[in-house]
Amino acid sequence: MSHAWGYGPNNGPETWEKGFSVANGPRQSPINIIPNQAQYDRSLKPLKLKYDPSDSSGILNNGHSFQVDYVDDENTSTLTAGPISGIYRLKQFHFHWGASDDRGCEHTVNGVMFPCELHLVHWNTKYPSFGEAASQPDGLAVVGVFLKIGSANPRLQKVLDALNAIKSKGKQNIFENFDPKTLLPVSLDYWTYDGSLTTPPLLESVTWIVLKEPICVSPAQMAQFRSLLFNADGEAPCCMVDNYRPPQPLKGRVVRSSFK
Ligand SMILES: COc1ccc([C@H]2OC(=S)NC2=O)c(OC)c1
Ligand SMILES: [Zn+2]
Repeated sequence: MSHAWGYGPNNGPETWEKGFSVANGPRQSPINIIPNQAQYDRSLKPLKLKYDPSDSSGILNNGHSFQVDYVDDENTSTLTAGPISGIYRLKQFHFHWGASDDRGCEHTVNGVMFPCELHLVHWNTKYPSFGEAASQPDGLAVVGVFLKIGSANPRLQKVLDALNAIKSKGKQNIFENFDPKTLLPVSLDYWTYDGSLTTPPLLESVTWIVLKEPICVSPAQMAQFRSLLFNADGEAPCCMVDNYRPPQPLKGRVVRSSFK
């Protein structure tokens, strides 16, 4: 019986190609971003993010990360402009983080790793659902935000305090009235490139929008991320850490920047 995919020595990113051949595809994510090699594109528009806090519905430990889910039946929480055309709806946001502060993000910048990376996942409303969109080359748009060690970030606290109730895989709770815009940095300058989901099925359907400016997180707050478990209740405890895929080959792709 094949192991389900994960981040351990026997089922981690280096093994995913066994079940998902697209792991070696032409537009895999994440990547190492080299700012000096990014091409400034003056046609790139500023991002337009319009989120309705009342769309937030729940928080779930999915066994790989935790996610905050949004009701996506209408165009009330959307991403438009930037590098995309049309209207993309917010589906969920989640994070990737390390066992220590020297690693944990997925994208890197000049090879530098951050302790954590936030992903806000949106789907193109030209398709009927997230599932349909996820199989299309222009189906998804993910905004990536780096977290760097600094002072405690009060805007993270409501999310982090909710983790106590979803410690193990499969646990979920109501999580209402949360505005993900509060998690964004002041500057919305970004890099953009064509990529993929960073976990199986690694679908090559993501327009990546990685913000240049990180937000802050304190060491104590990082400890709260690391208090989660990969396992379900009753299984051997395994700390949820290092749930990140390392950078993948660029394979000729161009990274564009919205800023000089
Ligand atoms: C809403 O459904 C999602 C969201 C994210 C992923 C992964 O891709 C990226 S990006 N981060 C991940 O953890 C996903 O993979 C199947 C499905
Ligand atoms: Zn992610």
